[in-house]
Amino acid sequence: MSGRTTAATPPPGAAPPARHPEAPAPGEIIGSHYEYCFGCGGGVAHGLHLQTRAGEGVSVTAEFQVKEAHQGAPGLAHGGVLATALDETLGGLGWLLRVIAVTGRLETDFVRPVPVGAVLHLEAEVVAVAGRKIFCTATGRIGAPDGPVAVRADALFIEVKIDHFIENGRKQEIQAVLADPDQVKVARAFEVNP
Ligand SMILES: CCCCCCCCCC(=O)SCCNC(=O)CCNC(=O)[C@H](O)C(C)(C)COP(=O)(O)OP(=O)(O)OC[C@H]1O[C@@H](n2cnc3c(N)ncnc32)[C@H](O)[C@@H]1OP(=O)(O)O
Repeated sequence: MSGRTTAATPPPGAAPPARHPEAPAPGEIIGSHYEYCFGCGGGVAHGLHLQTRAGEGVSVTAEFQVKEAHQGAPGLAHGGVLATALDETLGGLGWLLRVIAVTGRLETDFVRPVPVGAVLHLEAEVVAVAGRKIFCTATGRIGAPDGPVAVRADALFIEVKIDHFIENGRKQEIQAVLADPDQVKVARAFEVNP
């Protein structure tokens, strides 16, 4: 946590997070949740292709190599792309809690520039849970898991049901996903294992 008091700071009485008994084991790769996700999908040519791994407790790690397509200033990663890397890593925490959750708030600090070609080592953890609200934090370090901090975030994720996507997503993509038995199986498993 950054120490600031904001909407992404847990209120008094928020509970410590509990790792779900069926969470992926520490070190296990958490596969992409959607082929066309800009953060993790293999079907997006200039996407981030983040591969997230379960950590200890309620935490995950991930790596992101900055490519030419991710530039803002010449030779440097775009801040919005770095925020996406943080957001996607934080999104992986749902697999540890075994809930479906979306970003409500993402407060990002950009600490140092990240050059093209650098590998950003990301880690995220849940700090506390209060009802549907999941308070979490993430850090991205350059070059190594203990490298210099380049970006960090405090975030509030909100638990949702699958209907959130079915009701709000464009119909053609929703229909394609609902026609894929593997995708439906994964999503329903989250709903019947609160
Ligand atoms: C299959 C797995 C998919 C995983 C995808 C991971 C991808 C990476 C993560 C993402 O980028 S997700 C995409 C970006 N996020 C969104 O598109 C979310 C858009 N926002 C919404 O859909 C709704 O605003 C939201 C579902 C977040 C909340 O609406 P709800 O009507 O369900 O909740 P409500 O407004 O009743 O708020 C519930 C609580 O959360 C609080 N809250 C909601 N949004 C907040 C916010 N933005 N900031 C602070 N607090 C917020 C709200 O005050 C309240 O607190 P209390 O219970 O204490 O009263």
